[in-house]
Amino acid sequence: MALKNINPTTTNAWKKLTNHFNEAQNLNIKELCKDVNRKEDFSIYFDDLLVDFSKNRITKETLDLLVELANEVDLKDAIEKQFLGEKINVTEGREVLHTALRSSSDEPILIDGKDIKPKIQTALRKIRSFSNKVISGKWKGYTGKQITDIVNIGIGGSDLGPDMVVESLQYYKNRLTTHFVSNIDGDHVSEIIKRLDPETTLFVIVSKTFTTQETITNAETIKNWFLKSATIFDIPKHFVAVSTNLEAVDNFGIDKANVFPMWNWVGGRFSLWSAVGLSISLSVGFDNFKALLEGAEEMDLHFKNEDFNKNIPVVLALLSIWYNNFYLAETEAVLPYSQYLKKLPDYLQQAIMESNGKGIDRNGEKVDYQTGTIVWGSTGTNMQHAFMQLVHQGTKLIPADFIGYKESLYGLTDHHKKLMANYYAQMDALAFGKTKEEVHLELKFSGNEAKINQLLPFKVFEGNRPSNKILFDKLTPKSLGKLISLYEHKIFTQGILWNIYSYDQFGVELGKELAKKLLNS
Ligand SMILES: O=P(O)(O)OC[C@H]1O[C@](O)(CO)[C@@H](O)[C@@H]1O
Repeated sequence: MALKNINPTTTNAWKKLTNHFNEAQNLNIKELCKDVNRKEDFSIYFDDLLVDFSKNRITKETLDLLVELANEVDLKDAIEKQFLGEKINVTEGREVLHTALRSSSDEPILIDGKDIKPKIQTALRKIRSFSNKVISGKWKGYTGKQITDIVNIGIGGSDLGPDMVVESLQYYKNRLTTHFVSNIDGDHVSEIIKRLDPETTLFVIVSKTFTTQETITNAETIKNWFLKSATIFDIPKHFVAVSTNLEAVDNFGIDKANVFPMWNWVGGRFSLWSAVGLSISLSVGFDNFKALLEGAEEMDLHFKNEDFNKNIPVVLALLSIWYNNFYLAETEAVLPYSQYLKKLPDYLQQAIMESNGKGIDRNGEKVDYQTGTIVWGSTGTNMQHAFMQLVHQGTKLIPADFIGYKESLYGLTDHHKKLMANYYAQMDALAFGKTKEEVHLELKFSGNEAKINQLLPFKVFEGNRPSNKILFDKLTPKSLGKLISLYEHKIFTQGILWNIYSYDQFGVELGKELAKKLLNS
């Protein structure tokens, strides 16, 4: 059964939200936060994670109406269909089953009458055994030396996810050095090659289609470089592939035993949980890779089973819709207070914008409301010294997710105290601002009385700028899995509510075609 096809703007809830917005747009976060129960009422605790969304321009009525909207478009039914493996990626005629990759239940998931779980388990065993061999040094290069370097060759979903996770889990890394080559820009691959020894490097070519221009060009360049010192008989010791296109992999010269599976029921940008994550397992070990999957599964179960008003991905999706569709905010920022997460915004840009950057609804009609948000961000505190001026005092409304960790990994408590003081201070500054009266007093007592009239307007902070606090105990493989899964389900929820198809990406094709034509002309 297909997904329901409901234009959200025709629902009763949308009409109520529109009326409610007329009053609610004057809501003031500072006033709202005077309610001593607000924090508790607008917080969700889930194991090692707290999501506090009290600093938003919402009341209980807003949340109720947003939940009503989710119910009216039958989000529950869509969630069930996704987890059951119905072909909800209608435009590509595919299931959307990245959740199956991390499912530990024995419940079968059938595609065309066949359970896919055994295939997933076999792939995981292969990832484990291969990672163990390479990490332990049992796997040898063509001159008998151990592998020291891993190069992931891929782009988009075949690069951003593994690259972001390896960067984020640096603390858990083993002796191997991991590199990522993605850009067709030859300077990228050249810079990486410069650092490599062909005798001790393992190349992981990741491409679902194995036709992507960037990946195949980079892989060919690397193979030619490798063959300057080795022979084609040495390729099996140094090249492995992750793909659905076994024929193309074979044509490239990769040994059948060195091919890891990919499946059409997993979208590229949701594939880091599959063998696409091989470089993750190689970099941090299979146990940590498994823990990442476990964290993601915990969030899957929360998303699947929790009531919408206490459901973290659903609530964050609804808040984003509130700002995107009613306040007409165009962008949202993702601001992790951890240098480890510096690649998260890049990763989320593909996940969110390739999924929900759609202007045609599930009827094939042009939508007459806003869909996918523009996502951007960087790490705190660096970004405080870069773009936060605009977020605090600029003319645009930019809802922001502040991601933080109670504990640091190296235990430098002095640093962490300062980091977290900034984390909380930014959210308070955005929400509560600084009034004319406060600025006035400040200037008076700082000996700048003469300049009060001149400086006052520039020093006022309007405040009333929304943020979500997403706070984990500690950055671990498991908590990272939870965080990524959280955003995946937020994407799904928004796609359902906007009545669009989130799992195709036809918008990237035209540019590819034109580039090919130009090359051949
Ligand atoms: O894994 P492949 O087939 O090389 O594709 C790479 C990327 O290209 C896209 O198809 C389009 O950019 C992405 O969705 C995908 O992640």
